[in-house]
Amino acid sequence: MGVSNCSITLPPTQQVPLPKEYGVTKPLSLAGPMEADIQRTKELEKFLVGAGLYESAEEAAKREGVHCQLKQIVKDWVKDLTRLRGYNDQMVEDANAVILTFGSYRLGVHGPGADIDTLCVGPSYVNREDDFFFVLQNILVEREEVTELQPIPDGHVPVMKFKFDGISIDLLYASISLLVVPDDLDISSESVLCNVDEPTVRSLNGCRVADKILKDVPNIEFFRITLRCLKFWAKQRGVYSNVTGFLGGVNWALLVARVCQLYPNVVLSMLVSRFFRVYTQWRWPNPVMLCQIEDKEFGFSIWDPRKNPWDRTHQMPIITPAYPCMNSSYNVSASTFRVMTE
Ligand SMILES: Nc1ncnc2c1ncn2[C@@H]1O[C@H](COP(=O)(O)OP(=O)(O)OP(=O)(O)O)[C@@H](O)[C@H]1O
Ligand SMILES: [Mg+2]
Repeated sequence: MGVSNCSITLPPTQQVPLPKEYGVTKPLSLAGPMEADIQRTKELEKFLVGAGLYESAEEAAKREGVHCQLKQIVKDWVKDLTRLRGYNDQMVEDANAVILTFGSYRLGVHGPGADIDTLCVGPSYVNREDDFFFVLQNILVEREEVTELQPIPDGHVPVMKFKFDGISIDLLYASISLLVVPDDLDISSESVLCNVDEPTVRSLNGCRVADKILKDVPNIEFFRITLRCLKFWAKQRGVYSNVTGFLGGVNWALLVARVCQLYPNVVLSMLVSRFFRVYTQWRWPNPVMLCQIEDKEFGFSIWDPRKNPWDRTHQMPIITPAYPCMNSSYNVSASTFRVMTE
């Protein structure tokens, strides 16, 4: 046989992509579930449905409708103000505001009757003091769907609370340094923090944190259902509440997200048991964080116990993952901490 002159083509070097890593350390285990874990997960899922943790399709559609109506109201509000301020026709045409959600609704873990935490982002020339807390407030008061409107302009995070068609809304406002707010505004980009004051940063932070949590977990669906389960447990045990010094929605979300990072391949029943294992062994006040705390040039203060004596007093630091990173559980006291660890 003659020597064939065809050359052998070697397959290109196979570059197997490494699985994405989540969190500030390597996972504690990459193991997946056994058959029994899958079975237990199914039972637990059934239990959660039976416990009434999910809203009906009807309520979900109603929320969606309310969200759309709010969107239209704020767009009209900004357009009218733009016209009143004497901007040219093009500016009036382009004038815009966007509505973004955060909190449990954005994370996809809200139960029946939960509030919708909503942020309105408007252009630089529409301010919070007069335009939001006066003009928009009056527009809302006039709407027949709006009841129980309660403005809190001087809060740590200024907010307008009301019910729209019976659904509780917490509406925040952030004016950013843009003349025209695009519909596809990227709230995760740090450029939204240019030239804004502290209340605005705090208002933007809820959305930035929710988006970052969803990016920082290996499996969003597993995260969601585990968080639903832990929130239910915490409510049953009377340790679900931010204002009384226990943990609220965002704190539980961050704790669960960290466990999801540590065990990226396990299912609900295992995540729940790992949750308790991880946090009974946690050496508080070591912080729970989803990513490294980075300082940026915007000058907002971040959680840093080396620099800030006040941060050293925190019992149970659970750090938010978007710049400027803060401790979300600063109001946990020695006594609520003891109750929770017990
Ligand atoms: N202590 C806090 N630190 C940082 N952000 C907070 C804090 N409290 C509330 N927030 C922000 O406001 C959002 C809404 O708070 P809320 O108390 O409604 O919690 P939630 O996650 O929506 O849970 P729930 O289902 O109880 O409404 C949080 O998800 C978080 O983004
Ligand atoms: Mg909420």
